[in-house]
Amino acid sequence: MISFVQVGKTYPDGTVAVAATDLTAESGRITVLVGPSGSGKTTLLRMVNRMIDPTSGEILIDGVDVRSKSAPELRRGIGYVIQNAGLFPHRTVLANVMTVPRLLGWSREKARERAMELLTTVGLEESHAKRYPFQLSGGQQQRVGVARALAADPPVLLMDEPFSAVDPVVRKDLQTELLRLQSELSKTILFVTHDIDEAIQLGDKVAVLNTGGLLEQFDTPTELLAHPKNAFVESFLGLDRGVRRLSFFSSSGVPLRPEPVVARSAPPAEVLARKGSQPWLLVVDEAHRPLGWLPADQVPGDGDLGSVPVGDLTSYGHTFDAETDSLRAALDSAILSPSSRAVGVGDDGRVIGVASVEELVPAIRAAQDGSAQATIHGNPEIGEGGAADAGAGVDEAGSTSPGQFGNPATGQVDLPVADQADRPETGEDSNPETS
Ligand SMILES: Nc1ncnc2c1ncn2[C@@H]1O[C@H](COP(=O)(O)OP(=O)(O)OP(=O)(O)O)[C@@H](O)[C@H]1O
Repeated sequence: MISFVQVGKTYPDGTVAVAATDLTAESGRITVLVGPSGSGKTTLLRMVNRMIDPTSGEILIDGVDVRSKSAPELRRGIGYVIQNAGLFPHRTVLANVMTVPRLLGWSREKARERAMELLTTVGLEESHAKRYPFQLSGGQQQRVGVARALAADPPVLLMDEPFSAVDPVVRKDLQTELLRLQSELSKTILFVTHDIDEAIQLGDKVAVLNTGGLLEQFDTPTELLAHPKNAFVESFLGLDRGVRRLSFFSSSGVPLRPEPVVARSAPPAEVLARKGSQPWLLVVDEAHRPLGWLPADQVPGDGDLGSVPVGDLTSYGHTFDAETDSLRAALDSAILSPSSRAVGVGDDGRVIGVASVEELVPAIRAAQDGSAQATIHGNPEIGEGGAADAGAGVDEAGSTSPGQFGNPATGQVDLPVADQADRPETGEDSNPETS
């Protein structure tokens, strides 16, 4: 658990970046700091690993003041990922990931083995190991950055806008990948972004900050979307918060009707019977996969759907997985369909049934009025004494857990080049690692 207690930072030029922030990031959870530019997010993050020292208050990791340890010792338990990955340009991917374990005195074999394992974990191929950073895409570099931060298995990860420099599609992939990794690793992650969508997607809890590190609201994404505390938070969340909140609710409660679903090869009598009771028929193939919609008035008089070219059927937009997708996906499926009906499928792609926009309304209401439980997207609500308390502890952060930048052999720290360049010009060099 990372606790900020009345933490303040006034830079030497008098800028009050953070006035007096109180905040607790639960162990084993992702806590996102989000807010407009200049709200003190990066300053707060860097005070955790003592790249910046607070001018007032204290920061505790599992109850221990970060200032009670030397910066190198502290950083043994803290991984750090920044925008543009901050990789050593002149070292291969493998060497980049091996850097910290090697600094910590691991044998070459052990460090190599760990690095190769991590590259696979973050979704890279073995062949990437020999490349240099410039031979990778931005998204791949970012994955290497995550692998490097995880190399020494620190219990705490600080991530400062790690995915901002990549395009939206890659960004989405990296976000999904981070959630997958986190479900396996349960790190205590403090994640900075200025993007509220990213905050909502990733955060178990989200801290919305205003100028001076002022904490406007600290809540789960669903609470934030349902009950913004003030006009600042509401405007920061944007106009579609109601719809976005549906992302956290399962579509499994959506009633799916099989009646409008008919096989292209179905007996004409059956087709004609369905036509009588449904304004739209969803035509499926032999494997029960959707082909397209057909308005009832365009069903051939003899009921032979085989005579209707598949190309003449109206597109169904997209389907939703009735077991794993969200209510938002179901609603989107209905909205995008010319028939205003969502097509629900199983994990094998077979159509289970369809639901009109109107038929989705009760499930949407239940989500909005609180009678349905938010269950999906890796963001279960954090309850008191719940799973959040089961995360990494002091022992995990102890001396056997090697860190990202420290070199216990020398007491010196070998910061990645980009991390040093990324330093504020503030006279923060009183920190031991830069003196
Ligand atoms: N080295 C510094 N010297 C003086 N002021 C600084 C320094 N670093 C940051 N600041 C100021 O402190 C405030 C908070 O900066 P910080 O970088 O923490 O904000 P942020 O929320 O991370 O912003 P962004 O989203 O733009 O990265 C800003 O007003 C910034 O100009």
